[in-house]
Amino acid sequence: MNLVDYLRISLIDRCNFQCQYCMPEGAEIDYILQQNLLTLDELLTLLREVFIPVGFTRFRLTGGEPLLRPGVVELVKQINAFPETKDVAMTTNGFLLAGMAEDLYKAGLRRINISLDSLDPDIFDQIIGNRGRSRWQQVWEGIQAAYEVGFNPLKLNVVVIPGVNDHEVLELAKLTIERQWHVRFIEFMPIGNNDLFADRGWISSEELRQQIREKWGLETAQVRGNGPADVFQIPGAKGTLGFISQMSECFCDRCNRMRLSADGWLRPCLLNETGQIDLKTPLRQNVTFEELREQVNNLLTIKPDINFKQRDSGTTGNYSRTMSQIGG
Ligand SMILES: Nc1nc2c(ncn2[C@@H]2O[C@H](COP(=O)(O)OP(=O)(O)OP(=O)(O)O)[C@@H](O)[C@H]2O)c(=O)[nH]1
Ligand SMILES: C[S@@+](CC[C@H](N)C(=O)[O-])C[C@H]1O[C@@H](n2cnc3c(N)ncnc32)[C@H](O)[C@@H]1O
Ligand code: SF4
Ligand code: SF4
Repeated sequence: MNLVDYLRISLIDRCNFQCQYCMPEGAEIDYILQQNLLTLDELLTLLREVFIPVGFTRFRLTGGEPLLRPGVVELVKQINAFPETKDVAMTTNGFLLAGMAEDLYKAGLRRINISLDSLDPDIFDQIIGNRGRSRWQQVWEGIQAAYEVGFNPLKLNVVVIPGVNDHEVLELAKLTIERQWHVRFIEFMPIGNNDLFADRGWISSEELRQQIREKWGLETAQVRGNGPADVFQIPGAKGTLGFISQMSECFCDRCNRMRLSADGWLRPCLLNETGQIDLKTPLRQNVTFEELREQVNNLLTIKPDINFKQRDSGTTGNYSRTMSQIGG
């Protein structure tokens, strides 16, 4: 059985973007009420008393947009201070990053993944649902700031949507030649916007690799990560290219993670909703930590069954929670 030691923690279900593929404008989303959000103290208690004792040592902060959560810098510091912590990372849209990168780095964050779906500000704004002042430049500045502060590896996440940004794959891949950045192409998943998915579908990673191979060649590479990306490199490039292929491949046999939502639900698998448990309610009812650990341990035991048995039903697109609520 695979070691499950990586917890993706959604800090907030709200976001300052409304990406077409995640939480499109007009989507009816039931936001978590303030009183139902895990407080940062509750989250730290769960980590210290429950998750770390059952074996979790790697943590990724995500959302919604994690940089919108008040106290996020202090939280990074506290998670980093647990002696058992091996890795604290974050996935962000980068919009607020320029002003926070240095504090996050000083707090102990070392790995950061930033979403950047386009190098064209107009296409970018179209994807993130922006109707006002363009947001691209500020995200770009956030990426530069993170790089200058020293985040390494620094990864850029691109969800490839046919007919929207797939023509930019070579331009995005080219970023890795001169810079030590890691660009990852993610196959579009039917969580968040079924209509767009039905209309556009997804492009397989192999098809993208073929384009890149024809232009520059491509070889396998290594970069530090805990995730499902297959990593390649343009020969001689400073950075790498990752491919996250959840639609065309099944990497569930190497699954090492669970997800904790901002309202305290623990979810064993991204692609289906089986087996989720509520940890916030029993925590607030003072159920013993021992009992909570037992519940999480039970879920760890049945996780492999949930992963494999339920995977197909998970790609049909029936979800009660969007990606912004799950944390990706
Ligand atoms: N199906 C599936 N997709 C995943 C899983 N983990 C990550 N992804 C996809 O990969 C995207 C990017 O993930 P990131 O938040 O950057 O994290 P990661 O790839 O695990 O990070 P690293 O540790 O840096 O490799 C997510 O939004 C999902 O689309 C997973 O366990 N299952
Ligand atoms: C839900 S977001 C949360 C963190 C942050 N707001 C961000 O965008 O990086 C995490 C990741 O999920 C990815 N994502 C969201 N919806 C997706 C979908 N339908 N298919 C594939 N990836 C998706 C995003 O591109 C992002 O890299
Ligand atoms: S992908 Fe990230 S930035 Fe885009 S809407 Fe979802 S949570 Fe927000
Ligand atoms: S689909 Fe589920 S089991 Fe498969 S890798 Fe993702 S989270 Fe793990």
